[in-house]
Amino acid sequence: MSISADPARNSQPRRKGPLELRRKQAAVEMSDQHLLDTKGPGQFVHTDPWRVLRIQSEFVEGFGALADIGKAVSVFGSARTKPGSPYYEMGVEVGRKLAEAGVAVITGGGPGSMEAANRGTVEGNGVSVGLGIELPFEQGLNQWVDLGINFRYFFARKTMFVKYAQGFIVLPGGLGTLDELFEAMVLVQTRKVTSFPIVLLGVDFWGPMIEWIRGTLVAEGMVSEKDLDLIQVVDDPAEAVDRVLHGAVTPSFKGEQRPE
Ligand SMILES: C/C(=C\CNc1ncnc2c1ncn2[C@@H]1O[C@H](COP(=O)(O)O)[C@@H](O)[C@H]1O)CO
Repeated sequence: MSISADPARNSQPRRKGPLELRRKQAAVEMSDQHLLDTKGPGQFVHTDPWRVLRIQSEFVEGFGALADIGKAVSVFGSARTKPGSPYYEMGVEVGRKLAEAGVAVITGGGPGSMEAANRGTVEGNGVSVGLGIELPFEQGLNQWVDLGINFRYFFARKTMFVKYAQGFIVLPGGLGTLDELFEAMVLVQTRKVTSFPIVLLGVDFWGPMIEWIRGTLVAEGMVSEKDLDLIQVVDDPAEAVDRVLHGAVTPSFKGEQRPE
């Protein structure tokens, strides 16, 4: 490697944490200056390094708050279900049955089926958890959440749904519910989580989607037939709870060697 005759190209690096900076890169202001400069525009709180700290704090808060909740199931479902409707009552029943089985219930903390599941959990004297998300049309956590955490970032919140639950129950829902369902399925399919039952409630509601997966995705080779074993569909909340608590081994692993 040749040494340049230009002294500006051989300058000593300025060290900043794990970074080594030279020339123009080294001329940036120091963090201390930002911290102490009360006249600054405050723009630095909108920078990626600052966001990383906020993201980190969401994980720290979430892990800290949920570490001791014990056995738990995450329940997903529509934010739009109205109290008194069949799907809402289904959610209440699921929450109550899980609570009676001594299992904590984790929801998105919002209205509709989330509220229903939290409500049933409180009625069943269980641990009712809500993981809220900051949205432009924010409504706050529903009144049946006893342990609530508000997240700014979807991905940090999603980690909590998976890390602290032993399985998922999915009530009828829209895009948010589908997002959560398919994320769960991919995590099991790719074996990022194992022994993780996913139970859908509502045969008529979910049936056409299952048929589309079978008739199009399986038929075109996009997923394998056994990927359909990742989900179970039932109509009875009590059966959903029974399957999520006792369906320990995901069917697609039957007879297969699991990776270490
Ligand atoms: C749309 C309305 C309120 C939105 N408030 C939400 N609060 C918390 N979590 C939510 C909210 N909306 C969606 N989610 C998450 O997605 C799932 C429901 O989404 P869907 O599109 O309604 O199926 C749910 O499991 C949450 O985790 C007021 O109407």
